[in-house]
Amino acid sequence: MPDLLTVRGLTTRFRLAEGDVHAVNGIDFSVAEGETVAVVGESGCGKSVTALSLLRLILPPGTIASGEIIFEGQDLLRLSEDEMRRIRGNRIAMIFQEPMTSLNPVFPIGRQIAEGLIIHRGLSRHEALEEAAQLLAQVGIPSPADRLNDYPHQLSGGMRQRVMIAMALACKPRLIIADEPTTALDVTIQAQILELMDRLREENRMALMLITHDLGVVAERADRTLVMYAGRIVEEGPTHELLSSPFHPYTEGLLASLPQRSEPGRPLTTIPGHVPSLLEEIPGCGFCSRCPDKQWECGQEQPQLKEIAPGHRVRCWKYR
Ligand SMILES: Nc1ncnc2c1ncn2[C@@H]1O[C@H](COP(=O)(O)OP(=O)(O)OP(=O)(O)O)[C@@H](O)[C@H]1O
Repeated sequence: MPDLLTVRGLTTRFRLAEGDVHAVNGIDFSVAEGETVAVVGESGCGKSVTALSLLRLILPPGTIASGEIIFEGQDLLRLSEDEMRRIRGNRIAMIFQEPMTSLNPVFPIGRQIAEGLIIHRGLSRHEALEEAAQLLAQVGIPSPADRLNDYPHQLSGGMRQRVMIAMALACKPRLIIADEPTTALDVTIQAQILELMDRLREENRMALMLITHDLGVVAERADRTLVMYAGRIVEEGPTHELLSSPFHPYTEGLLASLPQRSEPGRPLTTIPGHVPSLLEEIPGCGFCSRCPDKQWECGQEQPQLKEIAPGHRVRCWKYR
């Protein structure tokens, strides 16, 4: 499949009084048409900043310092704000973790779904509301025509997340970026929502970027997984391979700390140490202070991402 999105050297910083936060440090990756890619890593590793950068939604004091974001053949970083508005919600849609922060509490959900259809697809109000009801049916909301007048607070968390998915689907985007879409939901509902997103992705031939801290259940659904650490991609590969034979010591640590992988009755393993401060540029590998396989070079120089199996790349001095 051809690439839908190609990101090169994306670098995003936040200028704070105490210094620059190097949130995303020159990342390269691509998403093919119709593909599901998971972006995984601990809190603060730069997943959300990456997602927001793709849509140019980074607010001051944040700036995209450099890079290219080629989507459907054009560099999004070179578009005007008007052109970018036509891409957001239309060609690329985003689903956030907590729907209550993205849904407007004072408007009925039908009106909120209809809005994108009116703006981007030029439908009349009546047509847009009819289509909104169809979208609610597609995401499995019962009696959809009656639900159009409901306000967000009248729905359960799982139903609100379905509304967010309906909104994201409204303009038939080519790419959906879902930032921790199921983290706020309980396990059964989480599985239903993931199943639903997968089915809709296939039916609508969209690509999906699934941002998650969960290298287990959520990432398992992706064709490929990118592992981020301290603002860099440290490993990337086909998901089944990355989960069965991880190369980077950080990925190994993440896998060992999954509850479903640890032995029953044994305490859960955690990765010792802390994520480094992103206020200074780290000369060597950002994981080196926590790494069980640390070598001399690790603290001196940044290793490059190196392909060591087809489509499986790792940034680690172990594989020089
Ligand atoms: N508005 C901001 N101002 C300053 N620093 C920020 C801002 N937003 C993010 N950062 C910093 O950028 C880094 C990456 O944050 P990001 O939110 O992308 O992490 P994440 O991997 O998505 O974590 P989480 O899973 O907790 O959302 C963090 O160090 C964070 O403190």
